[in-house]
Amino acid sequence: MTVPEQRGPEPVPAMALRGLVKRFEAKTAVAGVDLDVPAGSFFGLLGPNGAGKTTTLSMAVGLLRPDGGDIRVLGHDVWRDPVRAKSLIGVLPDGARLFDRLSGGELLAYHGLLRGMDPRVVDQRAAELLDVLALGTDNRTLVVDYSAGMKKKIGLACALLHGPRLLVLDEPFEAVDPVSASLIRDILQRYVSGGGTVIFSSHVMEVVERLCSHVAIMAEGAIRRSGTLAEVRGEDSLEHVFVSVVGGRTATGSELAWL
Ligand SMILES: Nc1ncnc2c1ncn2[C@@H]1O[C@H](COP(=O)(O)OP(=O)(O)OP(=O)(O)O)[C@@H](O)[C@H]1O
Repeated sequence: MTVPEQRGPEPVPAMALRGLVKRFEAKTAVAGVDLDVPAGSFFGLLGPNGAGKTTTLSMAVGLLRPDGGDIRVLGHDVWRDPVRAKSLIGVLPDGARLFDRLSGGELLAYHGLLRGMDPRVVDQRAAELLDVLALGTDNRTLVVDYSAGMKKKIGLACALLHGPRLLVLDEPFEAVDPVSASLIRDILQRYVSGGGTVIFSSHVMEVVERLCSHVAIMAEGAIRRSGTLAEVRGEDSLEHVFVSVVGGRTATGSELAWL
């Protein structure tokens, strides 16, 4: 007698996007995106410039209202139940607009209080984050005087402060030096091995190949491929798959002859 396979309930995805659409006048930036980000995954969202990654992630975290579609974070509708959904997410937006006339410590304190956290917990976590991210604990340097990489790191610290279940990061490694990039990778890997989920956009194939369990390739507002890294990559390199999916142009040599 064959014993029927016992299956538990399907785990709820950390993020589920269905039929997501965004238009900017005549331009359709996101043209019906369906995507599941499995809980516990390290998910890389790839795509050429203008593919719609930032627009998709901004809608997914409740920063930009979609024209159509449904977004759920761990089962909670981001636009109908925003308080609950947003309590579960940590966000590093593209070109994070920070209150940059504050020091790093003050900015974290401000974020913590906005999140309704106990001030003592905020102080303790802020000191730890500033220390681990090598942002200095003197509390004198204002964020406006930070370098681009330091701004990325304080943005990440703000995203981590309340202990979210899902981190949504728009190009977290952009403008970050190799030492800081390695530090950020370690922190994110530790976060995922502790049960968290990360989705981030990137143009850097090596980073995505090294870190991600899952990837999606986006082009012209649509998801062209998605799955585990092994499924998407197959026998090829991710870069090859990416170029063949999005279609690259090559310079034949006749262009830019004046150079
Ligand atoms: N506020 C806006 N108004 C008008 N068009 C916009 C706006 N935001 C984005 N777009 C357009 O939508 C498309 C998708 O942009 P988006 O920033 O989402 O792409 P991306 O994949 O994040 O690109 P990149 O890798 O260059 O950051 C682009 O054609 C862009 O010009």
